[in-house]
Formats: sequence, C-alpha cells, structure tokens
Amino acid sequence: MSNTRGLEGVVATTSSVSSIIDDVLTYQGYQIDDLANYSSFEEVVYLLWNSKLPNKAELEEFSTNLIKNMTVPNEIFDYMKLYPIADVHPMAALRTAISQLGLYDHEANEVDADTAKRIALRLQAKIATIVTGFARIRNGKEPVEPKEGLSFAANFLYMLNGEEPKDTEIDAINKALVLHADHELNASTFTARVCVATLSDFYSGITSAIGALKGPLHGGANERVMAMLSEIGEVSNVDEYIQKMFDKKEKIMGFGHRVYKSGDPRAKHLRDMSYKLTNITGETKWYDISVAVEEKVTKEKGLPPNVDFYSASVYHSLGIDHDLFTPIFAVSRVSGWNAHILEQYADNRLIRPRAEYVGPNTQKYIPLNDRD
Ligand SMILES: CC(=O)SCCNC(=O)CCNC(=O)[C@H](O)C(C)(C)COP(=O)(O)OP(=O)(O)OC[C@H]1O[C@@H](n2cnc3c(N)ncnc32)[C@H](O)[C@@H]1OP(=O)(O)O
Ligand SMILES: O=C([O-])CC(=O)C(=O)O
Repeated sequence: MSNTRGLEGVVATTSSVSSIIDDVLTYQGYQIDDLANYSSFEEVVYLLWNSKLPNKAELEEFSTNLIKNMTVPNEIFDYMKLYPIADVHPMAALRTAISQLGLYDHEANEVDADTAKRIALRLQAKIATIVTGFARIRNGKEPVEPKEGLSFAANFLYMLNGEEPKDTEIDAINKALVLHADHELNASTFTARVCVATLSDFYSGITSAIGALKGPLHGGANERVMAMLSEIGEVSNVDEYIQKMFDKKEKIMGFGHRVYKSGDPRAKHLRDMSYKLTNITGETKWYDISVAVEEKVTKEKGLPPNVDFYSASVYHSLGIDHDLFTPIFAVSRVSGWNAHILEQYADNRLIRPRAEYVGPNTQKYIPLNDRD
C-alpha cells in the first residue's frame, strides 16, 4: 500500500477546471497571465462554471444575476450581532454564516445539475455580503446593501467601506479575485470534493472548504505574512529577523509550495500590484520589506514566494483589516470550489482512500477491572 505523506504527487481525480503543468497555471486552458491582465472576475467565474468565456450578452446577464443575488437574509446579520464578537475570527464567522445560510435556502438539499448551479450562484454572490457585513457589524456599523450597476469587485469594497471605491482599488481587488479563483486540487478544494462526494449538500461542501482554507499552511498564510512584515518593521531588520526564523526552523509564511518548484506564476502579478499600491499610499516600506524578505528566503532556502506573500501588502495598502485577508481569498475561491463541486456531482463516486495501518497488532483484551 502506498504511504505518500500528505498525498504528495498523488493524482486523486480528473478535472477540467484548472491545471498546473510545468509551473504554468490555466483555468479551463486559459493562461492565468491573460486572465489576470484582461478579465473581470465575473468573466472568470463564468468560465470556471461553463467551460467557456462568456460573450458580451452572456456576461451582462450573468453579472446582473450575480449582483441581484448578493442580498442575504437579515437573520444572518441578526445572529452575527449575537456572536462573541471580540473573540471571533472573520474566517470562523464566515464558516458559521455560510453554514447558516444553507438553512434559508429551500433548495439546499438538491444535488441535481440545474439546482446546484443556482446554489453556486447564490453562494458566490452572498459570500461577499457576509464577509463585508461581519467586518462592519464587529465595528458597530450596519451592513451595506449591494448596489446594482457596480461590478462584483466594486461591490465588495462598497459594502466594506460604505462608499464607492476608486478605479485603482476596484482594479486591484478584481485582479486579486481573478488570481485566487481556482487552483487544481489544493487542500480546501479537495475537502469540498470529499464532502460532496458523499452526496452531501452544497453548503456542507463550502463550509468544509472554508474550514480548510483557514489554516496557516493554506489560505491563512496571507494574514500571517502581514503580521511578519509588521514585526519586521524596517528593511534594515529583515536579515536578522529572517535569519532567526531559519535558526529556529520556523516556516516563513508566504513561501514554498507543494506543487510549484520554480515559482508561483500568480506571485509576480501581486508583486507588481504591491509596488503600484504602496507607491500610491506612500507606504513603500511594505513593498521594500517584502522584496528584501523574498531576496533572503530565495537566496538562502531556494523557496520562491507563493500567492499569499505579496497579497498581504496589496490588501494592507487598500486599507483592509489584516484578519480579512483570508476571507477575501474565500470570496474568490468559492468560485473554484463551486466549479469543482459541480464537476464532482456531475460524475460522482465516493472518495474513500485507504490508510496503511501502523498500530499495534494482536492485542489481548483485558477486562476493565483487571487493567493496571
Ligand atoms: C494558497 C496556498 O495555500 S499557498 C501556501 C501557503 N502557505 C504558506 O505560505 C505557509 C508556508 N509554507 C509551507 O508551510 C510549505 O511550503 C507548504 C505547506 C506550502 C508546502 O509544504 P510541503 O510541500 O509539505 O513542504 P514541506 O513543508 O514538507 O517542506 C519541505 C522542506 O522545505 C522547507 N520549507 C517549506 N516551506 C518553507 C517555508 N515557508 N519556510 C521555511 N522552510 C520551508 C521545510 O522546512 C522542509 O525542509 P526540510 O526538508 O529540511 O524539513
Ligand atoms: O494549490 C495549493 O496547494 C495551494 C494554493 O496555492 C492555492 O490553493 O491557491
């Protein structure tokens, strides 16, 4: 029996959603560089769910439908107000709220293709409203209703801040959403597929995936990158700080990858965005510190940055609270989770691998009263 730790290199399914071949990432065969440079997030979501880029009419219909579905039941926000807010991480709030959202969807338990697609749209639309609603509620503010006529990225920032964002801010969030949308069989996507392969419901699949994304070895790394950059504080501290982490054998958040060995193709886009945005805010030190960390980690450990590294200084430059970085990842990645769940339902088989038993054998049962 194979015993590959962490299932490294194991091919667990076929998929036509996205591919990583020779360190090149494509969504449905389209290169990530083209999508990042030219696509709206709505186009990418359509692509992931329909295996084709939309024409103008299809995109308009899809985008309008998406924005129309953004409103969430008031009960979701009423419950959020009862959370022990000071101790609740936004990813935990999101996990709870998405699970709760399923209670208000009368089609939640249907797994046929048409219903599943409708649920996918509702989840994609409402996740942005939930993340931004919680961000406001915990600061004593009321959630902001989505606005028709704004794009998905613009609506995200509008609902977060209560004012219409600038074009540079919309472009940055749009590109970040495009870059995070899907990534083959990463841990959270695999989690979603394992869950729904039991023919469990869509909301259970997405709730499980959010739980997996939350961890620091996966989506949770971006928040920790910003904590590290903040602790470093100045470029002149980088060398000593990172050296100490090496000496203590601590992982440097935002570096390394299970699949990419020569570098994550998404990172350069985020690095460019970080440069641009930190120059706009005047806080170029976050970009400078990041570059200095990259130089040291790459030179001494041969580990290139992954998608989480430069996204930290990008989101920080947009004035976003650091603990919302991973929820933004979820707002994007739900598009990929949805695509994979639709693919799994369409040709399902229970996912149930084996474990190689390494525990004790031939134990003799001793009655309770006779045990030491
Ligand atoms: C969206 C995403 O999920 S991208 C990934 C986000 N996660 C992070 O950025 C967290 C930091 N990175 C890591 O922990 C890892 O690189 C992972 C989890 C991404 C990939 O892990 P794996 O493929 O299991 O690699 P593994 O953890 O076994 O590391 C292999 C070797 O590289 C080292 N290494 C890997 N990543 C790092 C890192 N970020 N910092 C320091 N050393 C590292 C390990 O210590 C290990 O060294 P060793 O062989 O001397 O023990
Ligand atoms: O693929 C992975 O293992 C992690 C990752 O980069 C992602 O989910 O975007």
